[in-house]
Amino acid sequence: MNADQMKQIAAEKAATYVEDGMMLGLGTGSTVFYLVEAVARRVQAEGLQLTAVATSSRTAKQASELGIKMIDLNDAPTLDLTIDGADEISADFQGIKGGGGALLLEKIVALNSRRNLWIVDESKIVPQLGAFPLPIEVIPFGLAKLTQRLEAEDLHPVLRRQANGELFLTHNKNYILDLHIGNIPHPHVLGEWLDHQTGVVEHGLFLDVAKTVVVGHPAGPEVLQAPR
Ligand SMILES: O=C(CO)[C@H](O)[C@H](O)COP(=O)(O)O
Repeated sequence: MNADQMKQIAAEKAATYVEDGMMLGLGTGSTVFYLVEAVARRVQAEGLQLTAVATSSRTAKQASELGIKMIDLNDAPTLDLTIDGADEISADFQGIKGGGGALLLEKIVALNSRRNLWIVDESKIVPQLGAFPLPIEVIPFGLAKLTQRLEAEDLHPVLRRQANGELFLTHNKNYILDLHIGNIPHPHVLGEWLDHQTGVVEHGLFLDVAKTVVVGHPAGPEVLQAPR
């Protein structure tokens, strides 16, 4: 079974956490694509009344085309549940996100949600974060100076480009630097340091955010619950 099929298994299971009347947050990525399909099927079949906020125009378009009512975060009350993918999750439920470049909107939506659930294939569960390059969203002004500061800290920044060689631009027209760190033994320390670097808009360390993770395995979904 390939990773995509495991993503679908996790997404189908996560869709069962959606309840009638919920205000949902919808993440971004290939796993969320399957989730939106599964939620939309439940809306059709069961007549669920849902309202949702999306973390990217891609997800917003897919969800509204499938009949899910989408609104702007500014018009939404606190979200009941946000379901999103992740790039790496450690055993203590800390995560790296932003592989798709939507980390800023994803973090804003996550932090405005009572509950966060992540959906991943089994390859994303790791003993320690950091093998996946940590994305940070940075403003273009002063990029070379910020890059030097990150290099001096041995964080190995690489400016993200699209497949055609053009610079990758985020929703807010910022750049992404991917930090090739290798391992992050103390994610809270690194997260706090990055929080204080002027020019860094947001980083992809999502710490103490998700309490539930649904992992797709060939044998079926596994639900991991963080201790309270
Ligand atoms: O953080 C993200 C986008 O910014 C995604 O959730 C993450 O990259 C996982 O993507 P996929 O489900 O395609 O593997």
